[in-house]
Amino acid sequence: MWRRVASLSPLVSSSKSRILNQVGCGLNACQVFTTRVLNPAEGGVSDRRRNPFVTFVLGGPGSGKGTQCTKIVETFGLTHLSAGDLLRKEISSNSENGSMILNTIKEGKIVPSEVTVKLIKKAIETSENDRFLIDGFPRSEENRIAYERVIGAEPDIVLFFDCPEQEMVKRVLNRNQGRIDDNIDTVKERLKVFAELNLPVIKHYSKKGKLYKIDGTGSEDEIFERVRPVFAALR
Ligand SMILES: Nc1ncnc2c1ncn2[C@@H]1O[C@H](COP(=O)(O)OP(=O)(O)OP(=O)(O)O)[C@@H](O)[C@H]1O
Ligand SMILES: Nc1ccn([C@H]2C[C@H](O)[C@@H](COP(=O)(O)O)O2)c(=O)n1
Ligand SMILES: [Mg+2]
Repeated sequence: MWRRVASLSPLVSSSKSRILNQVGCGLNACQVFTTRVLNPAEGGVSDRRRNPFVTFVLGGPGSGKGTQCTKIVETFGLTHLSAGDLLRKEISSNSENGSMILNTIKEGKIVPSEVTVKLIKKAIETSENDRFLIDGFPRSEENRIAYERVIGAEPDIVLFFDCPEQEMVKRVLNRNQGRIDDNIDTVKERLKVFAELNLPVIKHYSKKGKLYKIDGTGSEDEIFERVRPVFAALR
């Protein structure tokens, strides 16, 4: 059973990034919707474990996905699964795909979906939680289709942090966490990949009425105040 939360629709930001203007993404028509999992009358814990509540968290490099996920976890208790972190763990654990993943990340490209979806599936299955933030995934239509095929479900909602390119570049170059892809050449490539491959995914979920577009400018706390009502309404 699905419930519509109509009061949230004004929260969708009306600002447009340069990239979105370029591709003519009609994101302002975003609809906000629903949850099926947080109403105890609608299913027991085991039902929820089999059919978890999934939020995809999207946005360009440095748009603040990881930062906002940390705040959502602290306030609302979802489990944060960062696709990038899962891939970086594969590199450091010397897995058979480690060197391929390392080279792909260095080049600012996208790792084959088969690899990433397998890591996400395992992380979901081994978690005690039934509500997830999947950060930085899907990065392409190929990622999206592979996830939906393997997991057998669509996400419940999708957050998109909309941030100007100049601000994203500034944040990435100041990040200082020793990431191999935090350099100007890789960032330029990641921005290109974002526009070419990730924006179609965002557009797809916008058309399906699943997208919350969040203005990703301002302080971390200001941005979180735009995110908070999305999850508060699902409680
Ligand atoms: N609102 C903000 N204002 C200024 N700096 C910010 C803001 N939000 C995050 N940052 C900083 O910008 C950098 C990038 O943020 P974050 O890692 O959350 O982005 P991301 O979207 O996860 O990027 P990536 O896709 O590269 O993983 C970090 O150093 C973070 O501390
Ligand atoms: N779905 C994904 C997510 C990430 N990657 C690779 C390529 C990214 O540039 C890199 C870092 O990800 P981030 O931490 O910025 O989310 O990881 C990918 O190939 N596919
Ligand atoms: Mg991140």
